Amino acid sequence: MVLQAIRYYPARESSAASLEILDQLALPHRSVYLSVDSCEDAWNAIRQMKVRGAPAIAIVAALSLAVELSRARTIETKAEAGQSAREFIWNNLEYLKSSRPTAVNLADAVGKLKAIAEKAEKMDGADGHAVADSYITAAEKMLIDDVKDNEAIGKHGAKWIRENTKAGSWRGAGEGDLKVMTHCNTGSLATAGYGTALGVIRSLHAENMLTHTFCSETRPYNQGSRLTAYELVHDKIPATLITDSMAASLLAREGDSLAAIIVGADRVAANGDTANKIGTYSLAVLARHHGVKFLVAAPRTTIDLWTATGTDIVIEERAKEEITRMKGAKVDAKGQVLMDEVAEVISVAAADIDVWNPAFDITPAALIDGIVTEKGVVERGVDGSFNFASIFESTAEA
Ligand SMILES: CSC[C@H]1O[C@H](OP(=O)(O)O)[C@H](O)[C@@H]1O
Repeated sequence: MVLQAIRYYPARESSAASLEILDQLALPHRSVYLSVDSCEDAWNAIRQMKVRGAPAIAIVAALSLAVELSRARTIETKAEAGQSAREFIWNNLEYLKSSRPTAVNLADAVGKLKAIAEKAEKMDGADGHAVADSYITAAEKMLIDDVKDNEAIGKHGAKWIRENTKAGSWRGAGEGDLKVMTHCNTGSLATAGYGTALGVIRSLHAENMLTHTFCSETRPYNQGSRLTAYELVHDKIPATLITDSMAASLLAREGDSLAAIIVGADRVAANGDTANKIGTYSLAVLARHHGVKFLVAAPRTTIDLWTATGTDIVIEERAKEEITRMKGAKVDAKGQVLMDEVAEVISVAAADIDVWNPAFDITPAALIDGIVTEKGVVERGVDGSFNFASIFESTAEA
């Protein structure tokens, strides 16, 4: 069974489109799908991180509006003016964009979908249905394209690691010793499927090159221990979980056999500075110190050519309770996890302590060896920054 964070059912003759998301707050203990019937449902699910991961939140936002439009389509008898439909689409997209600020994929999707609705409105004789249909087709394509892009990212990343890392001990399929580390969750759960950094790891594993993966817990939200560990176990990829504070010791111990640290991204600035889950920057510093390659894997929709450097990226700050409290499943007297028990929230900090909880940090481009995209790997230039011209056919695509 393939893990699926997003389930979308296009409209049929007799029914409107519908959308479900796997509630990532309930994982790994319970697999519960929640239906997303409106833009408001999507906004809340994204803000509460029931769905998360830069590509996944963009796709859920886009599809939630497709669902609303599809439902409106089936109940309306009279086509509205194209302008009203376009305005409805634009207003809802702006609302959805406000759910989380750092991941650029959402803003990128909003910009592209607004342009599509505007173009449809300007077509001769376009009514509200035509504008809505253009929007729905484009939103559905985003879901399909994301999986294809991730598979390409996986292949490019695996090839680069094989050819450019000190996994020199790798001698052929199944014969080498190639270990990697990743941070946070960038897999099927963070995307439409397959994953970005975890897609590279999947690809290494599929090619029988990977001997081991280390994943960090990614405090405070534990997407590493709850989600990445879940995906690695699910896909039978050999893996070990460590706490975030163990990374330096891991690199001291495994430095020579660790081929690369591979992470995802929420926004890559034009010079290559990268916003990703808090703790990524520390790993990049460690990787440089230990001579381990540091890779960022992300689709081109995560590259924000309009943001010059990392200092211009808005970093989301989240509720203090994510640090002062923890949530988990109950265990019985024998230590067995009670899968169906409602998760318990417990306090793990002194009451009233001040808290700083940035969800992301910025890794300077100078610490990144390569950015793996669906169009290939862009390597850092001699000036310490990245030039993405080769992976964008024209500026209109950026
Ligand atoms: C391929 S997902 C990229 C990125 O999204 C995650 O953030 P969050 O879980 O807060 O939505 C994390 O930083 C991943 O690396």
